[in-house]
Amino acid sequence: MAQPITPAEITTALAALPGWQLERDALAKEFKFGTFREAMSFMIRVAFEAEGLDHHPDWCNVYNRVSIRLSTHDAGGKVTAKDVALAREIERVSWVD
Ligand SMILES: C[C@H](O)[C@H](O)[C@H]1CNC2=NC(N)=NC(=O)C2=N1
Repeated sequence: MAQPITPAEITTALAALPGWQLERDALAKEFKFGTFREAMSFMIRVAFEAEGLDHHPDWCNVYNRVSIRLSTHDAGGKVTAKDVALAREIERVSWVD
């Protein structure tokens, strides 16, 4: 089972993840796109990455905004390396087409 990472490890990871914050025991970021279509396109890309990693976001979409929280349910809702890995993949697919 994945183990929580330390506060220092979270700080180091966040330094390389622009716009992400530690918020109530989760890595969190709100993405804002120009349109609903762009937000949906992003969510589909993230969904495929999440399936590939077998690690899934808690998220919410309102029109052109996508709010994401990443924590590991199997680790008591704490942040693990899996959340950091997913955040990196989300950044990688966060382009607008
Ligand atoms: C069985 C399956 O691997 C687990 O339930 C995975 C799926 N996706 C998950 N996603 C998240 N965010 N946390 C988990 O603990 C988790 N566990």
